[in-house]
Amino acid sequence: MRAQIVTLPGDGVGPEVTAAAVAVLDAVAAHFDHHFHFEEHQIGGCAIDATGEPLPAASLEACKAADAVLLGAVGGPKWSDPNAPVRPEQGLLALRAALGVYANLRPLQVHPALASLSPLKNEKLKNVDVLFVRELTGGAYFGAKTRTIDTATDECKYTVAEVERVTRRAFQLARERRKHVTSVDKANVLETSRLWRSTVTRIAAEFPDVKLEHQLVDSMAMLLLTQPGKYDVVVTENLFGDILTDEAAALAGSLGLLPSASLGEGKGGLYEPIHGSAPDIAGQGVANPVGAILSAAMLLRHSLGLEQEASTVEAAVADVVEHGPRTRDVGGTAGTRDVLEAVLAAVDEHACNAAAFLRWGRACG
Ligand SMILES: NC(=O)C1=CN([C@@H]2O[C@H](COP(=O)(O)OP(=O)(O)OC[C@H]3O[C@@H](n4cnc5c(N)ncnc54)[C@H](O)[C@@H]3O)[C@@H](O)[C@H]2O)C=CC1
Ligand SMILES: CC(C)CC(=O)C(=O)O
Ligand SMILES: [Mg+2]
Repeated sequence: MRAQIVTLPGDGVGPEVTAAAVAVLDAVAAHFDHHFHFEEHQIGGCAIDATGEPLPAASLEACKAADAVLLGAVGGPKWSDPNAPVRPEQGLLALRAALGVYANLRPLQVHPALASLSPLKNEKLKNVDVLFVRELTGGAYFGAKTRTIDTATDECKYTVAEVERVTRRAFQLARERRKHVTSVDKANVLETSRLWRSTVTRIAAEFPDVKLEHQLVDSMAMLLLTQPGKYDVVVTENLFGDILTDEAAALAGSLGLLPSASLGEGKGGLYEPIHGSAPDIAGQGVANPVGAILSAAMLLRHSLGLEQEASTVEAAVADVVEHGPRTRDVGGTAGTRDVLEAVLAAVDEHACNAAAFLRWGRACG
């Protein structure tokens, strides 16, 4: 297969982890006889420095034309002055809106080898397998903003149509899993959450085989840490999903481990680790590349339809998480490059088996 992939390494550790993910995609292409063409563009702080804009037109046009977009992270102290007229994060929000990627899939699994890093005991971590579906293009991040000398506002707005489409996506995904959706809101206080809850309840009737429960976000923050094994698909609005998934990453052992896929109606998608630019470790070659590499696996699955290739990358990452080398955030001493090399070696091993299986399948018609 031929695919055009735009990379947006961005700021901080973004370029370090994106380079690792691209190397893994290159290895997959070589093993499975695909042709991935990569085109790198700017976004975030580096784009502001180069062009004055956090999402230059050339970057956006390339992303719109691509089969998929792989992003690192944006932002950092250099661009974080609260009075700055333009900020790196605006570029990422504008990109998500322009691509129409309203459903942000953030899977959480806890590898047994990292269980000791989790704040929970082994017993509670058993069978943790949660798919967060975070609404990504609405809510407070996109509402009107005002600021005077002593007052600021961020409008939080949701339309029924916005809630309907992300809810349907969550229920469709739940059908392929354990058929259980937990919708998280703050319907005891917020009008947007009351609209959210009534819309989710109505759409749930289209999926009688899937169980729905509602949970308020404050108690959900607690339950996630006390009973994580209880959840299957968790659907929630933009801000709540952002916060809950960073919390969820602590269960896995590090923010550096979790990937994401942001999807709209088309095949194209935006793929990024859930972490930020990690300015405290940027430039040291110690960032954990696993979240970015697993995001590349999600790209193979969701935008290119390459399930076997995606599973190969996931199996390779699981091997390395289990046996090492590991970066500092997950208790090791290795660098980004060491982890990448180990993943590439594991991809070689798994891909040989998978490619042989595919050839055998084709030969057998
Ligand atoms: N999608 C994006 O581009 C996002 C960007 N940001 C931006 O990133 C900047 C820093 O934000 P923070 O709140 O510090 O969040 P962060 O996610 O960048 O870092 C939080 C903590 O996790 C660690 N960490 C993150 N990724 C890691 C990795 N791959 N390997 C090892 N450790 C890792 C960091 O070292 C830090 O201690 C801000 O400018 C923020 O706006 C934050 C979240 C998402
Ligand atoms: C706009 C982003 C910086 C928000 C965020 O933290 C995320 O999407 O994970
Ligand atoms: Mg976040």
